[in-house]
Amino acid sequence: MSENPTGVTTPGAGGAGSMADPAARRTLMADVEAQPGAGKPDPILVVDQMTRTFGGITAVQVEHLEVQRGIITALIGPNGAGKTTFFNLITGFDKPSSGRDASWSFDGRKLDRTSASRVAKAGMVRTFQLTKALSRMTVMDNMMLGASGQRGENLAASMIRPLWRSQENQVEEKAVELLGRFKLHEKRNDFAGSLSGGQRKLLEMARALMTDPTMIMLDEPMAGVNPALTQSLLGHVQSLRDEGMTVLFVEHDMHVVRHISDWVVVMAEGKVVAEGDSSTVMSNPAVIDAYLGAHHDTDLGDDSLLEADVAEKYAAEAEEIEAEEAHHEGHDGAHRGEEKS
Ligand SMILES: Nc1ncnc2c1ncn2[C@@H]1O[C@H](COP(=O)(O)OP(=O)(O)OP(=O)(O)O)[C@@H](O)[C@H]1O
Repeated sequence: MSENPTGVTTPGAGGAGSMADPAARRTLMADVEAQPGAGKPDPILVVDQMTRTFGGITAVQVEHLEVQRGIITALIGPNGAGKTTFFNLITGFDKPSSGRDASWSFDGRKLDRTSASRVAKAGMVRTFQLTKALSRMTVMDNMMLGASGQRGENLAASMIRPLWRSQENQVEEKAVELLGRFKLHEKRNDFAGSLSGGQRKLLEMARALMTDPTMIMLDEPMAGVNPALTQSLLGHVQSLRDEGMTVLFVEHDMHVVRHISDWVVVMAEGKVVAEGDSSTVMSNPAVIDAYLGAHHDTDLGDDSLLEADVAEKYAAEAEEIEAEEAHHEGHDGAHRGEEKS
């Protein structure tokens, strides 16, 4: 484990496990077959025979899936494909249906029949949308809640006030650091419900990082976010990967998927129907069928299919994002230099 300049501890951050270099990521995935269930060089999550039915509906029926450590994997698929149910199952928020032997492991540890809090402690966390109750709490209280489970784990330590106090202080320090990182520090005493859509997404991400996860799972991180904050959110997701974290995210916006994914897994009718890099997957007839069969107006992010004026708009946006990233990289580099000196 190592600590980055913002104080977020991530395994392998900046070290051998870091996948900050695009060429290293391409090399890592170069020999992985673009096939459903393909084996990966170093899978952090391995899922077998995961089935979930609701009445007569088979929501999830995943035979085998491996998620590669240290990269950004997108989980895509038409509405009702089973993506959220799959997230719920692997994070312990739902249980697979009986009848078949589901098994899954995270970082080499078996997770079957494990509670959601144990999964989080094992290092796999997911973001949660701000519910009404969380909206009525302050931003800071939401952050402190994100750390729950860390405190009081050791009964003896929790009874010794100085130890408990010191842990409380550490948790608060971490919350302050993360709020700074996600530019939410000035909002710390505001009700979470008063935040904009994009700021809520940043808070969800910051809250998930309170437990120092190894892998973060984001359910539609860009939904309802304005274009300016989308760029910032995309940058944050990429930074997490660059610091050594594994990211798995569900997203409907195919331009976002193309922009940040190192690998894409496609679900349709509960099954994994395709895997590969984004270009391979989006030109796969099974993927086009899955989307077009479900809703004909889906934009698969293939810019060659766009009208000229729309393509120009996206090209301009991409340039803006690149310029913004270059600006941030320069700024961050200077900032880190200041901190080191
Ligand atoms: N609690 C539930 N009770 C009954 N059916 C459910 C339940 N949860 C999910 N389903 C059904 O399971 C299927 C998969 O739903 P799920 O929400 O996992 O899909 P999804 O890919 O996440 O869709 P979306 O992209 O629209 O969020 C759908 O047919 C849905 O109606």
